[in-house]
Formats: sequence, structure tokens, C-alpha cells
Amino acid sequence: MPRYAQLIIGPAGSGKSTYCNNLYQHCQSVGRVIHIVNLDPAAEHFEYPVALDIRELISLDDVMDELKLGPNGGLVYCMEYLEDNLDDWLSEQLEDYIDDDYLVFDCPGQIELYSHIPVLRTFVDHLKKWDFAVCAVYMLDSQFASDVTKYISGCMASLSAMVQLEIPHVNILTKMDLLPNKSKVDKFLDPDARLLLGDLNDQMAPRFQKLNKALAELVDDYSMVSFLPLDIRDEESIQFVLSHIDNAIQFGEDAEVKVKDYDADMGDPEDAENFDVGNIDDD
Ligand SMILES: Nc1nc2c(ncn2[C@@H]2O[C@H](COP(=O)(O)OP(=O)(O)OP(=O)(O)O)[C@@H](O)[C@H]2O)c(=O)[nH]1
Ligand SMILES: [Mg+2]
Repeated sequence: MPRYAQLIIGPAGSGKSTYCNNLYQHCQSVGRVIHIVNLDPAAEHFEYPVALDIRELISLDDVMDELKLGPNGGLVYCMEYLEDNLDDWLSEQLEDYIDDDYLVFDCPGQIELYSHIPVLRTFVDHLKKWDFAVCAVYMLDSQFASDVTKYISGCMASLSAMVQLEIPHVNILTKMDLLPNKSKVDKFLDPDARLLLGDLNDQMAPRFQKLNKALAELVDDYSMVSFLPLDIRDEESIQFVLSHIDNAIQFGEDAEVKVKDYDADMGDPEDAENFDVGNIDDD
């Protein structure tokens, strides 16, 4: 049986840690067990219980003090140090988590980590090697959906993470509670390239039309660029997002097989598909 993981990524302040906390609360209320791992060496305050913490390996304050680095250079140093210690430190820490365990990795927000620095790719490759089914969960602040030009830049950043990591990828539009008119973002959830192009051309000078067309086509070609809205005040919204991610890493499906394997009294195995196995980890 694999272990499962969500890798929570996205720009600074997009709501990654808040999502982790709300997901934790939600799972507690439905009796499901998840473990949240802090991968941000600069983080100081946590609303969720931290199951495992990169700061036990290295902390940003120490690096900045000892190596006289600034906050961003220091963070890159910390993440590269983690990369060098995956096989020793991290694999040992993860030994406590066994088949079917579900981990959520709360990552730092430096966009460099998702564009060109290979640390997260190496990290994900190690998780896969250790038999984790991993999904990247890319958080984008819903203010990006207030304007088509911002939206395109958000899509490009998400796409670059997607092609870099090459794992199942779910995009989330966060902070929906802050939007006065939610229906205005509908067109950005599952974007239509022609509408995007029209909006871009309306807003930008005519000389950008060719570039706009190329960008809209890129979003269209990667038809996986779509977003799920997340309103953390709404349990159903959290459950909706969680179900999509579970589906992407086949969490429910493997749990279903486990029911079939374990319960000899269930009768016809075909009937097992009718059982609700959503809370298989309850105890
Ligand atoms: N209203 C509202 N505020 C939110 C939501 N999500 C996050 N915030 C706020 O946005 C700010 C940043 O949220 P974080 O969860 O720390 O964002 P982050 O992506 O973890 O940030 P970094 O780790 O610094 O990259 C905090 O003040 C949160 O309270 C949301 O869904 N609704
Ligand atoms: Mg955070």
C-alpha cells in the first residue's frame, strides 16, 4: 500500500498554511487522520499540530546568522540543505509513517522554488521512490482572478510548477470569502481560451495581440489549467477540494481495495464498490 501526500505550493501569502490548518480541522471533524509537515524553515507560528518540522534539521535564523545570508538566499540555502539530507534525515523521519498514512507538506512561498530551483523536483522524486502517491496543490489568491492579466501570470506560474514537478496537479483559488461577487470568477475556474484572448486584447495595447494569442493557446493546450474555488468558512468547499485531490492520488480507490481484501464477510466482492469507504482511516 502506498503512503499519500499533498505538496502545498504557491506564491507567498496565497493561503497555504491556512489551508493546511483548515484541512486539518476538517479532517478532525470527519474522523480522518492526516499529518501536517512544515517544510518552511522561516515559519514561526502554527495553527495546526506540526507532525514533522524542517526546522529540526535547519532553521532560517541560524543560516542568516552564521552564513550572513539574506532571507531569500538563506531560504534557498535551507532548501538545498534539505535536498542534500533527503536520504538521511527525511527518510528516517518518514519511517514513522506507514502504509495508507496521509501527509500534507506545507511549503515556503518563494516562487523560485517552483520555477527553476530543482529542490522540489528532487523532493518529489524521493517521495515517489519511497512509494508515496503525491499531488501538487497549487494555491493562488483569488485576487488573481480579478483581472485577466494577473490571472494569466498566475496560470503561467502554476504551469511552470506543473511541468517542473510532473505529478498530479490541482490548482486552488483561495480566499473566496474575500470576493464580493463570486460569480465574477466563474469564467476563470475553467477558462475558455477565446474569452481570455478577447479580454486580454481589450485590456492591452494592439502590439500585444500576437503574444496574447500565444498565451491563450498555451493555457488552452494545457487544458489542465483550471481552478477549484476554496472558501475556508465552508466545510463543503473544503471537502470538495479534498475529494478532488484524493481522486488525483487515488486515495479512495486504494482504500476500497483494502476493504475488499480485509473483510471476508462482505460477500460478493463486486458489492464492495457500494460501500462508503471515505472514512476508512477512522478509529
Ligand atoms: N480571509 C481570508 N484570509 C486568508 C485565507 N487564507 C489565508 N488568509 C490570510 O492570508 C495571509 C497569508 O496566509 P498564509 O496561510 O500564511 O499564507 P501562506 O501561503 O502560508 O504564506 P507563506 O507561507 O508566507 O508563503 C494570512 O493573514 C491569512 O490569515 C482565506 O481563505 N480567507
Ligand atoms: Mg505558510
